[in-house]
Amino acid sequence: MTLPDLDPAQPLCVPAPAKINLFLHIVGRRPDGYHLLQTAFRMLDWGDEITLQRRDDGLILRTSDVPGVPAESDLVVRAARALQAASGSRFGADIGVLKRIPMGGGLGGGSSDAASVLLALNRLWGCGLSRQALQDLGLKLGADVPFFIFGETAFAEGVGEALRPLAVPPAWYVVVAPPVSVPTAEIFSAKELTRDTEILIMQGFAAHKTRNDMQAVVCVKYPEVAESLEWLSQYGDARMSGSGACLFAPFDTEGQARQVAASVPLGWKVWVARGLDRHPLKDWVAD
Ligand SMILES: C[C@](O)(CO)[C@H](O)COP(=O)(O)OP(=O)(O)OC[C@H]1O[C@@H](n2ccc(N)nc2=O)[C@H](O)[C@@H]1O
Ligand SMILES: Nc1ncnc2c1ncn2[C@@H]1O[C@H](COP(=O)(O)OP(=O)(O)OP(=O)(O)O)[C@@H](O)[C@H]1O
Repeated sequence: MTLPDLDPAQPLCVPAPAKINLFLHIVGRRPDGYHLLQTAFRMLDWGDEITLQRRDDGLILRTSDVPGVPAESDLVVRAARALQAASGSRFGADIGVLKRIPMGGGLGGGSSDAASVLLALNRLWGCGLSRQALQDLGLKLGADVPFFIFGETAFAEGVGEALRPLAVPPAWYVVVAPPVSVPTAEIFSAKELTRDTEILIMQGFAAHKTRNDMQAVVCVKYPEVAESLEWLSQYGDARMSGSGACLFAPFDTEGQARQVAASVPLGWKVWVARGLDRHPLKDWVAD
């Protein structure tokens, strides 16, 4: 597929979709303490937006304010610097981030922002890194980054970097954010977390026999999550995404999903989104 050239003089606006983990099993632990997972990642047609403008002076600047995230630790800035170092590019970029995905929500916002920056700058700077090279670079920034660069619904193993395409039926999702943020590291380090779920065979696994192994731990530590889960479970098969705090439930039609979302209790954020089979920037990089 040939893509039209980008005009480097113009700002480029790209999406950074949210993800949900349809299930998440913890099956072991690496010697460095990182957990071995089996999970199914699915993107949503809703998320953040990143604006990029190429610079000729090599500087990487964040042009928008992200409350609680200083520019130097923002994954968009770190992703751009990592690509600069790996490719030797002399270019820089102004990077704006429109955050919609709640932080510490288990929806992979920071990882998706980083992946979109890698995919877009690889093209805007003409670096020519392959998909696998970008995935390897992304893994150093966060465990969920390789999935977004892989760019389609995936069965993932390892720490989330060993990815295979997974076919899942179309669905609309209600996503609820309780008024709390859950730090991923705190849940992975919890004593009560089980780390010995039996390994699944990807072919023909039964979705109803899966779960999110972090959900019970998060529900005890954060009663707001338990309360939101109980509320959403009245209407569908509700589950937590990633390390929380967000919950989701699938529905066949947009109408059903919107009806549920309309009755969400005051103070909780809610979104309706469709499962997205391909990342909008998937074709921006060659395999
Ligand atoms: C929960 C998931 O979102 C599932 O998709 C991911 O596994 C977490 O991905 P993430 O937020 O990108 O996490 P990272 O920023 O890479 O790691 C945050 C912290 O969680 C712990 N961590 C993370 C991933 C993993 N497989 N095992 C871990 O023990 C590590 O202490 C790490 O310092
Ligand atoms: N661009 C960014 N967007 C969001 N968070 C960022 C960004 N850059 C750095 N961070 C930091 O990363 C942390 C995790 O953010 P993120 O939204 O990816 O987590 P999460 O939703 O819990 O994801 P996960 O599904 O990986 O658990 C934030 O609390 C924040 O401190």
